[in-house]
Amino acid sequence: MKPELINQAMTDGIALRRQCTETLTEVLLEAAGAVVDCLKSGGKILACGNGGSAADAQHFAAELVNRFEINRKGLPAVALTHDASVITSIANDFSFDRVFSRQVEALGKSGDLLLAISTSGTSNNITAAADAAAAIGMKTIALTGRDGGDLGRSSSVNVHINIPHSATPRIQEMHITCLHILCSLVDDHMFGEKP
Ligand SMILES: O=C(CO)[C@@H](O)[C@H](O)[C@H](O)[C@H](O)COP(=O)(O)O
Ligand SMILES: [Zn+2]
Repeated sequence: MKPELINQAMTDGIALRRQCTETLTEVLLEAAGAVVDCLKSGGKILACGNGGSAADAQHFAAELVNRFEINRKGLPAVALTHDASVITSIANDFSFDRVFSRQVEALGKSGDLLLAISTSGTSNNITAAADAAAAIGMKTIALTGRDGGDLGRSSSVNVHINIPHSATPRIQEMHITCLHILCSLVDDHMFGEKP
């Protein structure tokens, strides 16, 4: 085993976190504003991603539906990643590219918000979900890595949070940090002490 791999993961992560501390403030505020606007007007959040990003979509939905750091009412959010029957039937009957877009069409309504997570920005099922959301009047927040890929360039995306790094695990680590920051901003704005 190579102990230098530990040091490399830690130091790369620290450097990326420092870089993002300098660059992501405005876009995180914009994303939190979009979540608050959606929830305050009676909308819900739909979230999707593949692999580790599927876990991130579920993690974010759980924090909204149940709680983050304070006790407050449950907020409406659904991860589109966990129903094996729905996912396998769509993939089997149509294609894997439609596993999320089909659910957006079925569950989404105008005023809802899609959280679309892809470290490469090139996963077809994620770009298709954003396109399906736009077609029914939903906004999309995209969390990407690398150069943002097709998802980052998509006109269906309203707020684009990009982590400009080439390593998927480092990107994912910043994605979950961004999602925790979004929870914190939303909870504080909607349920924090008012002056
Ligand atoms: O968690 C990891 C790697 O850290 C993997 O499971 C990773 O999420 C999968 O390869 C995904 O399919 C990658 O998709 P994407 O982020 O490029 O959209
Ligand atoms: Zn991972």
